[in-house]
Amino acid sequence: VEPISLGLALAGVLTGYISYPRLYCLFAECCGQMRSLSREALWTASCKKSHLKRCVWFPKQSEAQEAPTLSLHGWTGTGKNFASKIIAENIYEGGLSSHYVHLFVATLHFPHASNITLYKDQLQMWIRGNVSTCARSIFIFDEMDKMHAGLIDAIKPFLDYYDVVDEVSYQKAIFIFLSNAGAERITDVALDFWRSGKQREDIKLRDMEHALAVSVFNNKNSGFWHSSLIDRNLIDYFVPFLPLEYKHLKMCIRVEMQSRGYEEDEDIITKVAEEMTFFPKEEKVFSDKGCKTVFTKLDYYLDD
Ligand SMILES: Nc1ncnc2c1ncn2[C@@H]1O[C@H](COP(=O)(O)OP(=O)(O)OP(=O)(O)O)[C@@H](O)[C@H]1O
Repeated sequence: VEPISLGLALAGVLTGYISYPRLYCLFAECCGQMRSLSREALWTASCKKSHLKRCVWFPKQSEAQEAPTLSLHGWTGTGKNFASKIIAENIYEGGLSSHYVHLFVATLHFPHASNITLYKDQLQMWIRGNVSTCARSIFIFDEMDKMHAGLIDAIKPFLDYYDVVDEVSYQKAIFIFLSNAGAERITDVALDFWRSGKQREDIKLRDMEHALAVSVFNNKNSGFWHSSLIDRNLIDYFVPFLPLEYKHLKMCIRVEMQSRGYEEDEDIITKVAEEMTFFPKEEKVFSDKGCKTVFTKLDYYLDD
C-alpha cells in the first residue's frame, strides 16, 4: 500500500475513533455504558449467576428510577456482595473492576476513628471527582454498620435531591450500601416461618419491613442510627437477605464443583456442608457463615 493512502486511511480511522464515541466504546470502557437497570434485567442476571438457582429479589420500582440508592441487609455470606456485583456487571461489563464502579470497605478504607475528618474530605473529593468524570458512577459501601456516623453523613449531600451540588449533578450516580444491620431481626422472621412450618419463599417484604425498621432505625449502636440518611429518607430501598440453610449450602458447593470442572459428588458435597456450623443452638437451621467459607473447605476435598 502506498504511504500517503495508508496515512489517510489511518487518519480517517483515528478521526472516526475519536469523534464517534460509539466506535471508541467498542474498544475501551465508556462512562454510561449503562446496559439495563430494569428489574427484569437484574432478575435475569441474578438467576443466571446465582449459585442457589434462585433469583435475587430486586425492588420493583428500580425500573422507574434511573439511579436508586439501595441498602442491602442480611447475615454474613448471604449474598449482599454477590448481588451488588451482579448490579455492577449489569451496568458495566467490567463489573467491580470497571473504572466507574467504586467499592469502599469501612474497616479497610476508613479504619481509624481519629482520621474521620481526613477520610470525610477524601471521600467527598473522590465522589465529586468521579461523578464529574462519569455521572453514571456506582459507589458501593460495604460494612456500613461499621462505618463512622460522621462519614455516612459526608455522603448525604450526594444522595439528597438537590439537582446540582457545586456544578456537578449526582442524580445519575448509584449508591449501594451493604450491612449486617438488621440481620438478627431478619433471621427472627425467617425462624418464625420455619418454626411454624411455613415456606421461606412465602415470606413477603412487608413481613421484613417492620423487623428492619426496628433494628436499623432504632439500633443505637448502628452508624445508620446516628446518620441522617434514614430520617431524611435518602435511601430508596431496603433489601433484606434471608439466612441460608443447609440445602442452600449444598447448592453453593454443587455449583462451585461444576464451575471448577468436577463431576458432582454427593459425598463431598455433604461432607463440606456438614463441616459448617449452624444456629440457633437447638434447631441448627441457618449457616453461621452463609455460603462464605464453603469454597475454601471444598479445596480440601478436591485435588486441584
Ligand atoms: N443468595 C446467594 N446466591 C448465590 N450465591 C450466594 C448467595 N449467598 C451467598 N452466595 C455465595 O457465597 C459467597 C459469599 O457471599 P457474599 O460475599 O455475597 O456475602 P455477604 O452477604 O456480602 O457477606 P458479608 O456480610 O460477610 O460481607 C458469594 O461469593 C457467593 O458465591
